[in-house]
Amino acid sequence: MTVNDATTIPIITSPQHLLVIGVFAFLSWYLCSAIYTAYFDSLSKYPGPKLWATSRIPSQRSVVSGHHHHDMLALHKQYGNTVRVGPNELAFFSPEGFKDIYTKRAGHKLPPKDRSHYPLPPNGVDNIVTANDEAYHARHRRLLGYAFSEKALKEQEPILQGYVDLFVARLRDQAARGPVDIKSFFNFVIFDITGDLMFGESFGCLEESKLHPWVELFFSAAKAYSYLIAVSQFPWVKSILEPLIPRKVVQEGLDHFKLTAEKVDKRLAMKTERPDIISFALRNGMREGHGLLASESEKTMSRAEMHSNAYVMIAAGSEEPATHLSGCMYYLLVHPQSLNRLTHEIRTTFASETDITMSAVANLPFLAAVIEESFRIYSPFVTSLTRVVPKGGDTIAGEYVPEGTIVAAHLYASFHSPNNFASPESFLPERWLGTDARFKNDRRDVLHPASLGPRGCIGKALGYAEIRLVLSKLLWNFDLELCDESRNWVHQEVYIIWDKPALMVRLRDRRVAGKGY
Ligand code: HEM
Repeated sequence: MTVNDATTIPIITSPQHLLVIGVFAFLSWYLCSAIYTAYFDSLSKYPGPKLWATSRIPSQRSVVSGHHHHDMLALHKQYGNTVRVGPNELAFFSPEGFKDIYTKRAGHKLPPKDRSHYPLPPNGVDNIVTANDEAYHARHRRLLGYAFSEKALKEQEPILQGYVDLFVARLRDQAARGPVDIKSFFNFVIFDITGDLMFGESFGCLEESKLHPWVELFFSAAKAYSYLIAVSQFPWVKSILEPLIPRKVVQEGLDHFKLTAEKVDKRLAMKTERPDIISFALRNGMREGHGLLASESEKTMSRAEMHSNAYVMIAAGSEEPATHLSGCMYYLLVHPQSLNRLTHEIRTTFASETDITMSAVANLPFLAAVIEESFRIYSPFVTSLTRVVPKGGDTIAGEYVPEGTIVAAHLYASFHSPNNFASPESFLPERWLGTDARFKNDRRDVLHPASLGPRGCIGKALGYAEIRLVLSKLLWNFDLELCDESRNWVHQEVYIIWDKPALMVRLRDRRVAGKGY
């Protein structure tokens, strides 16, 4: 056959063959780049599954399956303390990883947050959680921080005590009627407290014994949000899929934000001295416009910034303590020895219920140990807080990591790691008492359930105070027993937050049971 032979022309130009050649070329390119990425690029020295190194699909598949926390633990056990979990992503599981990624080290820049995991709220205005600009974040942190000082917390104690007493009263009503979903009551009391501290009025969850629509929407959106973040890891897919999101879902998100903004505006219109978050944050006044005036930039927040902060803080401030309480209660109920020891500590330390104050419950050693162990075994924040290595690269956990790499310490996997804790799958509050030789090699400095450093939790002290008060007053007033249907409660999936089913318990009111106090 000659070059000019007419039969060769249709072979090359037929659409089918062009398609075959195109697909072949694409696959060859993909294969070569996958081999290069997995075996030769700058992260190839890090261990990890080769499939995860070549594409973000396996890791995001794991996220949307709800089992990412288990997968990360399995990868850590197989590959060690630093694992490559994506073409451009490393996961860390050691105390050094936490310290190097999240704290400000002399001579190092603080790695900024990975934007794809921290989308802006619907008004497009950064808040304390999403902000990456250091000065912008520092201003928000300072202004909101007043509300979380020790002094502010003392002033807020009557508000907290009022809701915890209402929580006990509501449980007392329910206890007489049969088993109770205690998880819901933990949500009611914590969301009511945060709502009050933020908006100057509670969500009324305890009053109604049901979730306010705002809170319900928050829980129902968690799964969709988890999918959205997974899709955001593939920007080209995101732009195709975004227009396909049903209008109803988009509208619900907008309504959620609108309701927050309305509640903030209602609180702003109140003339009050109450020690809530808004009073403290706006102690220097508020700007109506969003642009920064030089003279105001250090001292004030705009209305739009307040909307944005309220939107994120209700969720951040409520979900975590409420989830901790549910996990803690479950583990206590399936470990009667620990439950008895804690109950005994509470009932023998205080002479009457009025002695159960915020400062008094901070001094109970076994309660403190139970709280830490619950944070370890059932961390409310489950997965990872992603950051991006700044320009010039950096050393993390002793190894150089190139700039632009996404890095994160994984909470659940680090807290369940046999490298960090003896018997990591067992609930053993004793490990935090510092007296048991079995735990002398535990790496307690890996436990950062509320993160650390300049972006660590601003509300940690408030969260701990809520948890201590709720647990102490609950165990002071009631004997609890787990219902059979909740025996396997802890086997849950994670979609950003734990997908928690009802936690059914039987409550015996100590007053009615004649045990008196
Ligand atoms: C004790 C339970 C709590 C836990 C386990 C917890 C967990 C966390 C974690 C892991 C972060 C880091 C988030 C990130 O890096 O993206 C964080 C930040 C934050 N938390 Fe909490 N949190 C708790 C209680 C609270 C409470 C009660 C509030 C407020 C009412 C709150 C408000 C915030 C805020 C505003 C941030 C952002 C701080 C910043 O970036 O400067 N948290 N929390």
